[in-house]
Amino acid sequence: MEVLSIKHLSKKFGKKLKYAVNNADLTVERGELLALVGESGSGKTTLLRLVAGFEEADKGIISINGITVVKDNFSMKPEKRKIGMVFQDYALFPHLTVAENIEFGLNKDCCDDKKARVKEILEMVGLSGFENKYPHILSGGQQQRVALARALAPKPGVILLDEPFSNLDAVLKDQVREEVRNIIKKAGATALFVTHDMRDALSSADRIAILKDGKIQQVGTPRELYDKPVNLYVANFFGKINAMNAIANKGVYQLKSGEIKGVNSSENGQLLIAIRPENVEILTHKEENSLEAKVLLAQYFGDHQQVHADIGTESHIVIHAHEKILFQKGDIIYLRFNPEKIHVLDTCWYPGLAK
Ligand SMILES: Nc1ncnc2c1ncn2[C@@H]1O[C@H](COP(=O)(O)OP(=O)(O)OP(=O)(O)O)[C@@H](O)[C@H]1O
Repeated sequence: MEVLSIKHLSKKFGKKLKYAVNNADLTVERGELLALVGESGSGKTTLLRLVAGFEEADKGIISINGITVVKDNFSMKPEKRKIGMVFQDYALFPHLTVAENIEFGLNKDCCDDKKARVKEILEMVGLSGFENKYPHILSGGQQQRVALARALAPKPGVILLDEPFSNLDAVLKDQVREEVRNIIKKAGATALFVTHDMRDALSSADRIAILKDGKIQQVGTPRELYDKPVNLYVANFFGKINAMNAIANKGVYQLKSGEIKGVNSSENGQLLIAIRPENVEILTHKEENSLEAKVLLAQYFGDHQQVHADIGTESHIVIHAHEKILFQKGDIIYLRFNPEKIHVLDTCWYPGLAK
């Protein structure tokens, strides 16, 4: 069942020509953790702020737990929306203890016994015994958990997290991502979080919505977005991908330099196809369904080699190879593309290739 529903939501700032959020449709299901990702300026924060009620929409409908909070000229006040908010810098009150920070937002609507609720939520976030401590003596990860506890304590319909992991160093980040996800799941909360880091989204979210120029490009599970991106913007956001113009005929792709087999596809004609580096195999001898290539650059990274090879297409192919042989510039190799992993992309975001 959907907890957050966004329909045809648009927002333009002042006299700007471009929309910050452009006709966005999105739903977040009960208990789901959905990440909003996209390059800088793509509209993630604006979308989150529209849901929170910190910005007014030009158009569209937002409902939370079946209650319309934005429609036409109506915009419910942020404090009435039953939303929990975790800010990027946590925004804890420095002069209040951990318990007082959490108790601050509680009222009779959520819990008769505020003290009991604080105790319960501190247990949930693993901070029992920290009641009387002040925020400045806590680590970044602990402050994050207090902020999360404060947001969850009033049992909000949905919690919104703005770049929740950006203030943490790399080592702590891996641990905190896992903790935050577990706490939200344990609380049975529904959450929407903004991040510019694809690792945050891939590792923590149940589903991801990716934005460009205020428009939602694709919504899906981390796997779907990584394996089946609809266009090159989505594909590139989640790592390197090789894109090539091809003429397709019943699952065979004709490239400039030869042909490769895909799975039998219904899409024929001029297409943009793409494959991730780990789905291209390097062979040292010509075999069926392989293309000759020349190594342009080979870099050793311990767990894999990154090989750039020329197969006569518009751009070179990048391969992540795990073979024991170390390749060198000038080597002649043969590439086999995993047919299952070749995708057809929408061409709209790749002006350099097929139109
Ligand atoms: N208060 C504002 N006034 C004018 N323009 C704004 C305002 N807030 C955002 N914008 C514009 O709206 C667009 C979307 O910005 P937004 O901050 O939502 O993007 P973002 O994806 O969150 O970016 P970042 O990752 O850099 O925070 C940008 O063009 C930005 O300049």
